[in-house]
Amino acid sequence: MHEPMLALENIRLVYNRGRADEVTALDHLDLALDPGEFVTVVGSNGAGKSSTVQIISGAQRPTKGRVRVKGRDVTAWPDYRRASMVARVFDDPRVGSAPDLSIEDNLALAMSRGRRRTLRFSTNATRRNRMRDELSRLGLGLEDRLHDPMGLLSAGQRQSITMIMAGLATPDVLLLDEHLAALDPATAARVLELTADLVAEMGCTTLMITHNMEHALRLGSRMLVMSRGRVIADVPQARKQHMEAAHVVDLMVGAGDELTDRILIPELQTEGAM
Ligand SMILES: Nc1ncnc2c1ncn2[C@@H]1O[C@H](COP(=O)(O)OP(=O)(O)OP(=O)(O)O)[C@@H](O)[C@H]1O
Repeated sequence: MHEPMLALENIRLVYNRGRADEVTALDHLDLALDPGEFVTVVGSNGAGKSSTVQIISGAQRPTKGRVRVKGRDVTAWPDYRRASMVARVFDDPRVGSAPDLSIEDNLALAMSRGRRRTLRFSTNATRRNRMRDELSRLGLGLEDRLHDPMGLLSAGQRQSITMIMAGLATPDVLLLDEHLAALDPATAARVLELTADLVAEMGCTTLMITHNMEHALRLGSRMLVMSRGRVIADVPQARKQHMEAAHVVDLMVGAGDELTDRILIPELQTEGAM
C-alpha cells in the first residue's frame, strides 16, 4: 500500500480549552492526500478551513490526533521544523516575505530553504538568472527591479512573488490559505493562473482554501467541503467537473450552515473570476 504524502488522523482542535469561550474548531477530521494531489477546500465561515491549515503547517498543535508528512509523524514538530517540507501562502500579501529586504534577497532566502542543492550552492550570476527567469514569467517587469525592497510593491506583485518563492522552496506540501482574497479581481485572476502553472510544474501536494466556488470547482483534482470542523463532502475530479456552485451551496445548506452573501453572491466574492 502506498504512503499518502499528507495524513491527518482523527484530528481534534479545541481553542481556549476549559474556558467559557472554548471552541471546538476541528473534530474527527481524517484526511489523506496522495503525492501530487491538488485539493481545493470550501466551507462556510468558521467551518475549520484555516484551522486545518494551521494544524498542517504546525502553527497549532492538535488537541488530539496525528499529522503525518511522507509517513513521518510530525505532530509535535513546531512550524519552523516543518518549513522545508510544508510551505504556506497567507491571505495577507504582506505576510510571507520580508518588506525591508530586496526582491533578490527574498528569493535567495526561499532558495536556501529549498532542497535543490545545485541552486543553493550555485554562483550569484546563475542564481540571479534563474530569479530573472522566474520573475519575467509574471509579465510585471519585476525582473528589472531585483534590488527594490519588497515593501514597495503592490499587493498583487507581492503575492505573485510569494508564489514564486513557494516554488523555489520546493516543498512537499503547499498550503494556500485564501491567497487571492486581498487582491482585486483582475490581479486575482492572474495570480490564480500562476498558481495553476506553478502547482503543475512543482507537482507538490497542494491544499487551496477559497471562498470562490468557481475556483474550487475548476482548479485541482479533488474538492473538500467542510462544515463545523469536519469534511462533509469529498468530491473527486470526475464528479467535480460536472458540478456547479449551486450544488456546493446545497451541500452546505444541507449541513445546516448559515451562508453569508460572500458565498451566495458570486459578484461579492473578492477573488476574481477565472
Ligand atoms: N485563535 C483562535 N482562538 C479561538 N477560536 C478560534 C481561533 N481561530 C479560530 N477559532 C474558531 O474556530 C472555529 C474555526 O475557525 P477557522 O478560522 O478555522 O474557520 P474557517 O473555515 O477558516 O472560517 P473563515 O472562512 O471565516 O475564515 C471558528 O468557530 C472560529 O471562531
